[in-house]
Amino acid sequence: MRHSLRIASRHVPRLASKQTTRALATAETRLHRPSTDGKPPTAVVLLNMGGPSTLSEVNSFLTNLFSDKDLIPLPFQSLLAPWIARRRTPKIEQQYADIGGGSPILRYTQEQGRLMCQLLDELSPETAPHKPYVAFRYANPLTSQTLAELKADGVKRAIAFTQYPQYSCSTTGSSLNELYRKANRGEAGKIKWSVIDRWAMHDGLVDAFTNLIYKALLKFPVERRSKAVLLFSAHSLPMSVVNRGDPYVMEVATTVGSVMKRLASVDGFQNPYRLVWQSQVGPSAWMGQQTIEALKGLARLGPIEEKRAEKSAKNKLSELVSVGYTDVVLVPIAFTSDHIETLYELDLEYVKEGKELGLNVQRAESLNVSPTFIRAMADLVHEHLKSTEAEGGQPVSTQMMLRCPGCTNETCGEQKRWFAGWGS
Ligand SMILES: C=CC1=C(C)c2cc3[nH]c(cc4nc(cc5[nH]c(cc1n2)c(C)c5CCC(=O)O)C(CCC(=O)O)=C4C)c(C)c3C=C
Ligand code: FES
Ligand SMILES: [Fe+2]
Repeated sequence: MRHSLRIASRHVPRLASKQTTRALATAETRLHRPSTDGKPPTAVVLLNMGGPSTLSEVNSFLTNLFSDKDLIPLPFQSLLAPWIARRRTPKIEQQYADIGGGSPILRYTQEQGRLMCQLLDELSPETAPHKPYVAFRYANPLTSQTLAELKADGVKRAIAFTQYPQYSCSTTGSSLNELYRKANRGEAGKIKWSVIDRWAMHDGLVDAFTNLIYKALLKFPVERRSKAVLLFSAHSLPMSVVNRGDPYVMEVATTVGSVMKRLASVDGFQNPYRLVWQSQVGPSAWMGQQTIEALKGLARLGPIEEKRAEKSAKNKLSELVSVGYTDVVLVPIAFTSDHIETLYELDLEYVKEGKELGLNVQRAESLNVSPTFIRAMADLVHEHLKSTEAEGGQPVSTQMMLRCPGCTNETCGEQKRWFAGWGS
C-alpha cells in the first residue's frame, strides 16, 4: 500500500486519544473541585521569556531582553541595552502590529496552565489543589511579581516548569538564574522547589507535534503527501553559545528524531525532512541553515524527476514521473505557542516568500491549547510530582546539574546547587 493512501483522517483521532478529550471535557465542566481543606496550592510556575501583550510594552520588553547578561552579554550593558532597544522598537512594534497588536504568549500560557491544573487535580488528588503561575523573563508578569503571588497564597511547594521543551542556557537557564536570584532573596518566602528543566522527548509532546504535522499534511492532495518536505524550524542560537557546549541544538534534534520515529511507527511515514533555524539577530555567526535559505534552496533545486518501472508487458521502458520537492510543511518545533516568530516570521514572511518562489508551503499549527498537548503537560508534571515526592526523589535532573563545559557564568553553578538542595 502506498504511504499517501495510508494518511487517512481516521489516524488523527488515534493520536489525540479519546481519553484525553474526555478528561479535558470533564475538567472543563466539573462542578466540584477535590476537597483541599484549606491547603495551600501546589504551585506550577510556567517559565518563559514572554512577549509584549500590547504595542506600548514593546520597548520595555526589548530593554529587558537586551539587559539580560545570560542571553546577550554586552559591554556597558546598562547603557547599551536601552539604546539598542530604542533603535529596534519601531521595527518590532510594526511586526507586533501586523500580528494583531501584541504577542498572544501570555493568553496561551495562562490557558495552558489553567487546563493543565484542572487535569492535574484529577490525576494527582494527593497534591491538589494545583495552581498555575506564569513567570516571564522580559514581560509581565515578571518573576518578582509572580513570587509575590506565591507568597500571598502561602505556597509551600512549587515546581518550576520550563515552557521551552529543549534546554538552552540562554532561555531556560536564564529563567532559572532569575528565579534563583529572586527566590533566594526570600521574595517568595520559604518554598520547596523542584524543576522540570527539559522535556524534548516526552511522549505526549511528540504525539502532539505528530498530530499537528498530520493535520498539515492532510492539506496536500493524497498522492503528494508522502513526498512533502518537513522543515522543522527552531529559533537559532549564536555559535558562541553552541560552542560553549549549550545542549539546545542537540535537544531540538532529539525532538525532531522522536517525531519522525513516531510518524513512521504510526503510519510508516517517512517524509524527507530537515532541521533548520530561524530568527537570528545581529551580525554574529548563528546556527544554520537558515529556514529562509532552505526554502530558497528547495525552490532552486525545483521538481525532481523520478523513474518508475512500467509494468506493462508491451512497453518495458521506464516512465519518467515528475514528483517534485515543492511541497513543504514548516513545523515550529521549539515553541509551545504562537508568537511573533510563528505568526510574523513563518506566516507573513516565509510562507508568503515560499509561495512567490513557487513552493506549496503549509505551516503546522503551534501546540497552543491542543488537547494532546495539555494532557502531555499534565502527565509530565504528574510524573515529576510522583518521582520527586517518592523516597529519595531528586528535585532536579542529572542533566541539569552539568554546566556547559565552556561556562564562565558563576550564577549557573550557584543556581544549580540551590535548586538541587530544594531551594534552601
Ligand atoms: C527556543 C526559543 C528561543 C531561543 C533559543 C532564543 C534565543 C535567543 N533569542 C535572542 C534574541 C531575541 N529573541 C527575540 C524574540 C523571541 N525569541 C524567542 C525564543 C527564543 N530565543 C521568542 C519566542 C521570541 C518572541 C517573543 C514573542 O513575541 O512572544 C527578540 C525580540 C524580537 C527581535 O528584536 O527580533 C530578540 C532580540 C538571542 C540573542 C538568543 C540567544 C542567545
Ligand atoms: S552557560 Fe551553560 S551552564 Fe552556564
Ligand atoms: Fe529569541
